[in-house]
This record gives sequence, C-alpha cells and structure tokens, in this order.
Amino acid sequence: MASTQRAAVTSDAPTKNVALLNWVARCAQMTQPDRIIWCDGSEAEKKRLTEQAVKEGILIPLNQEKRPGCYLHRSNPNDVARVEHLTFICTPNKTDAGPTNNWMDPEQAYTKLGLLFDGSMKGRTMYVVPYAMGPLGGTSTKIGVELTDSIYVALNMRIMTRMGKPALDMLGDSEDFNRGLHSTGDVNPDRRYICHFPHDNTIWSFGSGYGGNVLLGKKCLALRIGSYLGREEGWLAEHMLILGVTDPKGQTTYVAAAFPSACGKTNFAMMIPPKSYQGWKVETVGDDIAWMRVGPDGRLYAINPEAGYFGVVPGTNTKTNPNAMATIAKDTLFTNVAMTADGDVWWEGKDGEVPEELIDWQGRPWKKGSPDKAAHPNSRFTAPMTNNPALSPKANDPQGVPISAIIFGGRRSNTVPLVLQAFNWTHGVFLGATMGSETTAAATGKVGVVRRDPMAMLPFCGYHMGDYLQHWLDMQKSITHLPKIFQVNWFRQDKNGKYLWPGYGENMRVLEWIVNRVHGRVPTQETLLGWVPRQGDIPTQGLDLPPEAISEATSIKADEWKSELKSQEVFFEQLGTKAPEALMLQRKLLISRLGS
Ligand SMILES: Nc1nc2c(ncn2[C@@H]2O[C@H](COP(=O)(O)OP(=O)(O)OP(=O)(O)O)[C@@H](O)[C@H]2O)c(=O)[nH]1
Ligand SMILES: O=C([O-])CC(=O)C(=O)O
Ligand SMILES: [Mn+2]
Repeated sequence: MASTQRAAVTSDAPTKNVALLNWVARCAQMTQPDRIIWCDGSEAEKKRLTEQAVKEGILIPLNQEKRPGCYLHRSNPNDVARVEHLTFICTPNKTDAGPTNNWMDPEQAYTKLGLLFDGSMKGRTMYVVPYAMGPLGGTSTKIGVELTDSIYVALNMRIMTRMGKPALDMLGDSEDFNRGLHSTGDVNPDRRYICHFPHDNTIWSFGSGYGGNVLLGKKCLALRIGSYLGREEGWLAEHMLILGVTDPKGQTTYVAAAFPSACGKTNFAMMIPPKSYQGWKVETVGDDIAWMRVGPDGRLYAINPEAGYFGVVPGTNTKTNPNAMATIAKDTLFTNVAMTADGDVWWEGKDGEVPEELIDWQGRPWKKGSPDKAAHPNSRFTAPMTNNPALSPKANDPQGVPISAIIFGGRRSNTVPLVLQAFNWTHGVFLGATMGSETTAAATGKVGVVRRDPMAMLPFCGYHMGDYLQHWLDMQKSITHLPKIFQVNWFRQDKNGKYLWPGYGENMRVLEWIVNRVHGRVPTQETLLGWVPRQGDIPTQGLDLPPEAISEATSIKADEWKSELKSQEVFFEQLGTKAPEALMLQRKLLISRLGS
C-alpha cells in the first residue's frame, strides 16, 4: 500500500485498535478513496455531513418550518427495495446456507466482489462508521464498523444505530467487530451483490444505495449474521417488534411479534389503544428486530439492537399511526416520497386532501388523478427512536425486557384466522415455521403472492432453515418460563377484497385477549388449529363492522386448510432430512385432526 495512504488511515484515526486500523487500510488500498473520514457521531459532524449531502444533491432540504431537520432523498429508480435474489450467504459448505438462501463460495465471492470494489471509491470519500447494535455497554451488544462511500448511509447509520465514538470506545482493542464494506458503485443491478460471510463476521455490499441492502447493521448484521451467531451462542436473532402493554392496574406485559416486511410491525409496536381501552398503554421497545437471550431467572429477555426506525411511509396517517406521525415530524430522512409545492412531503394514505400537484418520488411533476403513485410503495422514513412519544423507558436497558408472549403473523387474505394460541412451545414453533405471507414492496419482485416465510425470517436467516427451526425447538430446554405463542392475521378479506378486521389501534382488542391468556385470566376454546377466543372474548362494541365480519375473520375452512397443508408440505420437503422431527409430528397431528 502507498505509505501516504496508510498515513491517511492512521494519522487522524481516533483509535489505536490495530485490527481495525489494518482492516481499514486494506479496504482503502482496494477501493482507493480520495479521502477517509472517521465518523464520531457528534452533532457538529451531523451538521457538516448534512450540508455536504445537500451540496451534492443527495439530500433535498424540506420546508424547515413544517419539518425541522427533515430531508428528502431520491434513490435510483432501479434501487428501491431489498434485493433477495442478489443476497448471498457465503459459507464454506453450501449445505450450511441451506435451500432457502442463495449461496456463493466465500473464495469466489471475495474474488468476484473484490474486482468490483477494486478502485470503486476513486474520487470519493470513504466514511468509517463504527456502530453498536444494542444499548452501549450491554453484554448482548455487538460492535460493527461499516466502511461506505455513501454519505446517505453514514447519515442513516447515525440514526439507526449508536454510532461513532461511543461505539469505538466500547470496542477498545478488541478484534471482535463485524467488518462491513459497502460501495454504491454505479448502481447497476447487474453489478449488485449483498454477500455475508458468517465465519469471518464480514459483510460486503456492492452496487446498491438502499435500506436493508446497505445499512449493514440492520438486516445483514442484526439478522443474517446475528442469527448465525445466535445459534452458535444459544440465543435468538429475530425479525420481531417488541412492545410493552400496560393494563389499568399498572401491570406491564412484554410481547415480541414476527410479521414479514411491510406486514405491520412498526404499526403494532406504536399502537395507541382505542378510546374504550382507557387506562391501557402500549410502549415501543423495538419495531423491527429483537435479540433474545435466556436471563438468570430462566425467562427470555429481548433487546432492540437498533436506535431508530426505518419505516414504511405509505399508509401512515394520524388515524392509523399517530405515534409514527409524531416521530417523523422532525429530524427525519425521507426516501422516495413525493414533495408538495411548499416543500413538505406527501404519500398515498397521508391525512387530508390529495394535493392537485406534486413532485413524485422520481422528481417528476405529478397531477392528482395520475395512475402512477406519487410516493414509491416502499418509500421509507429514517427517524430516531427518541422521537417516538410511545418509546418504552426500557428501550435503552441493556438487560432487555422479559417476553411473555410471542406472536407470529402474516398477510393472508384467506385461510388464517384472526388469532389463535398454540397448544404448547413445539406447536408454537410449528405455527411460526408454517407461516405464509403475501409478498410486499419491501423486496423487489412480484407483490401479493403467498410464499412460506417461517417466522418472517425467510430472507434473513443466515444459515440452514432446518437448523434454525431446530434451534427454536432446542431453546425450550433452557427457558424455564416459556413465553406463550400466538398466531394473528390482520389481513383477511371478504369476497370484495375488503379487510374484515379494522386493524391498527383496534388490534388492541386482540392484544388484550393475548395478555389475558398469558396471565391465565380467560378460559378458551379448542379448535383443530389451536385455542381461540370464545364468542364475545374479543369485544366488538364501538366497531363499525357488519355482524358476519368477525365470524368470517375468525373462521376455519377445511378446504382452504387442505391447500395450505399442501403448500406447507412443499416447504418441509425442501428442508429434506433437516426438517425437524418434532415439526413433522406436529404436521401429522394436524393432518389427522383435519381428517385429510
Ligand atoms: N389492514 C391493515 N394494514 C396494516 C395494519 N398494520 C399495518 N398495516 C399496513 O401495512 C403496511 C406496513 O406496515 P408496517 O407497520 O410499516 O410494517 P413492518 O412490518 O414494520 O414493515 P418493515 O419495516 O418492512 O419490516 C403499511 O402500509 C400499513 O399501513 C393493520 O393492522 N391492518
Ligand atoms: O430492510 C429493509 O429495507 C426494510 C425492512 O425493515 C424490511 O424489509 O423488513
Ligand atoms: Mn423489517
């Protein structure tokens, strides 16, 4: 390496960590940036980087009176969502990645991407972004460092993680940090790869500038590498929100819930109970990711490794999610929403009248009535969790919160009833394993197609799915106070395609039943699929619903379950000999109960 470059890496580096300095130097030698900036996470740095991003046209300042501290970013139209077909798990053996992941040989991947990274930062700045996933100082917390040539990534990581000096201080001299390398490249989908090397605690992401492809702490570290580490170390890294629900007597119950991308985690985590639930309170610990470990008392404790929300914008309004509206009122980065004439943001499903004219997410003039969406369906906000009026006081607690209920939920227009409780842990794992959900705009590809998405982890599990399900079963041995497991479906539709259940804040009615079941306060009714609320146990007063809507939303139809079982069978066959025996037995029991 040129000695000047090493000097540039080390001279003003705010660390003496040799492993870190050497790795940064090696990556700089490969990518050849003009400048290297070590991010410290300070306010002054935020101001500097924001001004620079505005100067470069990467951020567009919004109306600062209406939205103080808010900016708009427009990504390349070919780069608006996670790319699952270009995401790889690079384990030495293909079988370790399993049949549900794309696999590349690590040597081949390093060589292939090495050619792309070669000189990719010429003329650009490399930002060195140290970050902590989890509360600072926590024993579950992991340190990562992302090297990126995207100022947008640096600014987003600042919101999404505990970024900068505190993370570097926590790392100290340790070599134990995730090595993330990202270059936006020429944003060509043919030269785009998101590669994970779990054995090296390394992530290489090339050719994208979007969300889960490039904010490497999120899906790449916290879920794909995290799930791999979780299996090695005996804990769980899950695509789950975490909330605390407090009843009028002041008792708080913590719940974790796995719904696939764009299926309602942020909304559920920030929910405001309806008026009839006076005295009830829901508080957000996390909205996307949970790391769960068994505590000294044998309970399962969850932390949210993130510090911000990367949330779906369309559909957000003061009725569906008032807490999110308050959260994004300031200090928020918007990606791919539309802009109003007075420099505010707009999206489909926002409150109020549709404006006559807008600038759409691609920067083009847009007129009311246009068949095109003004905001991209996967447009997002990046906002600090401290903006959330419903933030749980436990969100920063390194011990996490004790989980009493785990909920699995997909987006299903039919088949799956509104809510049911698993008979026991193994049956609950079966419910999670057999989750299906209609695809959404959060990943590129066709939307609205049902696919098997075990525990909402199909795109995020960093190892063999069969081993992952077995790991869930095995966790039972170390948890003495097992959380109760539930399944929900907010998305069932009538024959005209209208949602049968009102959803959003009204989901409190289902959550109350779950809390009551956790504390053994209500009896229940057994069905072929699991335990369900008895007639009247989910209160419906005050809901503007036709009488048959609830019975339709909760109905179990044998013919629908026959095709569901077929589709589950195809999934389990894919796992081959790694399909856990205990789940095969659950499957047989269900088949015999259904009599099919
Ligand atoms: N009908 C209905 N729609 C909902 C409900 N909750 C959320 N949605 C809609 O589903 C979409 C996604 O909701 P989010 O809460 O952002 O989903 P998420 O699971 O956090 O998504 P990711 O950030 O992609 O992981 C939004 O358009 C919401 O308006 C609900 O209870 N009922
Ligand atoms: O990762 C992303 O881009 C957004 C997200 O939360 C998801 O897709 O689940
Ligand atoms: Mn998500």
